Amino acid sequence: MTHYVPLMMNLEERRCVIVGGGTVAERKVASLIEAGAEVTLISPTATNRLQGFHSEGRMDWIQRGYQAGDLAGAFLAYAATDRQGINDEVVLEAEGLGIPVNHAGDGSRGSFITPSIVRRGGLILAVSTSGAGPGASRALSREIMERYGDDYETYVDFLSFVRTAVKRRVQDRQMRARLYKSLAEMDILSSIREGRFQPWNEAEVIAWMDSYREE
Ligand SMILES: C[C@@]1(CC(=O)O)c2cc3[nH]c(cc4nc(cc5[nH]c(cc(n2)[C@H]1CCC(=O)O)[C@@](C)(CC(=O)O)[C@@H]5CCC(=O)O)C(CC(=O)O)=C4CCC(=O)O)c(CCC(=O)O)c3CC(=O)O
Ligand SMILES: NC(=O)C1=CN([C@@H]2O[C@H](COP(=O)(O)OP(=O)(O)OC[C@H]3O[C@@H](n4cnc5c(N)ncnc54)[C@H](O)[C@@H]3O)[C@@H](O)[C@H]2O)C=CC1
Repeated sequence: MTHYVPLMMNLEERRCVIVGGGTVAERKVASLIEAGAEVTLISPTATNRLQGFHSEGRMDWIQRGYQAGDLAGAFLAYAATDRQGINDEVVLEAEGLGIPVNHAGDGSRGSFITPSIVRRGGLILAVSTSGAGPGASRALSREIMERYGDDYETYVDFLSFVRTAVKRRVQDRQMRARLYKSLAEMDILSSIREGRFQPWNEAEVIAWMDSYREE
């Protein structure tokens, strides 16, 4: 089995080309639009939802079959037609251009695959079976959804707020390390769950940092 390396990609304003306009393409496009990517769909037909994205000006649609050269300028590509020969051609072009590519009809032919995702604000839990059983990935992520609720979003926001303040105000590396260690050990999740958590303001973060300076 392929040993995949998970990556978290920032696709904001990056050109992503999706070939094929069925339900599989629709799922990939929806998550790319949500991420702020510049999406180009290449397909003679498109699902109602994809047509909606196009008419709302949220993606470009080249309404015809794939032609060699369609990936010029792409940062990322998806081959998601129901014709595996076409998907293979898209992969070949992408690889020639050094563009990462997903093959929806046979994951092992592309250079990346898509995991099933649970998002809680900045927290992302991704499940993949390395292509072995996408339906099982979906089922597992539904289990994870039950276990990890919205309290994690509040928690991740808190971590981001406090760490940003530390990075801005504390230059000493040892002091930073002590603060981060203490932050990781703080049981903020329990207080969020019990409804006791009050988000800190800037003054409270500074007071917390100062309490470490005095020790
Ligand atoms: C390799 C991969 C490539 C890629 O698409 O990136 C791939 C490939 C294939 N999927 C197939 C079938 C199904 N795919 C789903 C669903 C999802 N598939 C997704 C990812 C992936 N699918 C990548 C590997 C992920 C991993 O590592 O586990 C998810 C997680 C993410 C997403 O697509 O966004 C999304 C769930 C999203 C959610 O959480 O809701 C369902 C279930 C359903 O639709 O309900 C079925 C039917 C049940 C079944 O087959 O298990 C087929 C067979 C086609 C055929 O035989 O005709 C292939 C082709 C092949 O086997 O390579
Ligand atoms: N990765 C995944 O999660 C899954 C992948 N699959 C695979 O993905 C393929 C696509 O699935 P669906 O979206 O359900 O199929 P679909 O039949 O709904 O859509 C296929 C799309 O490809 C377009 N197309 C056909 N020839 C084309 C060409 N030459 N150039 C550009 N576009 C072209 C069609 O116009 C249509 O919009 C399936 O054949 C299957 O192998 C299926 C289920 C899940």
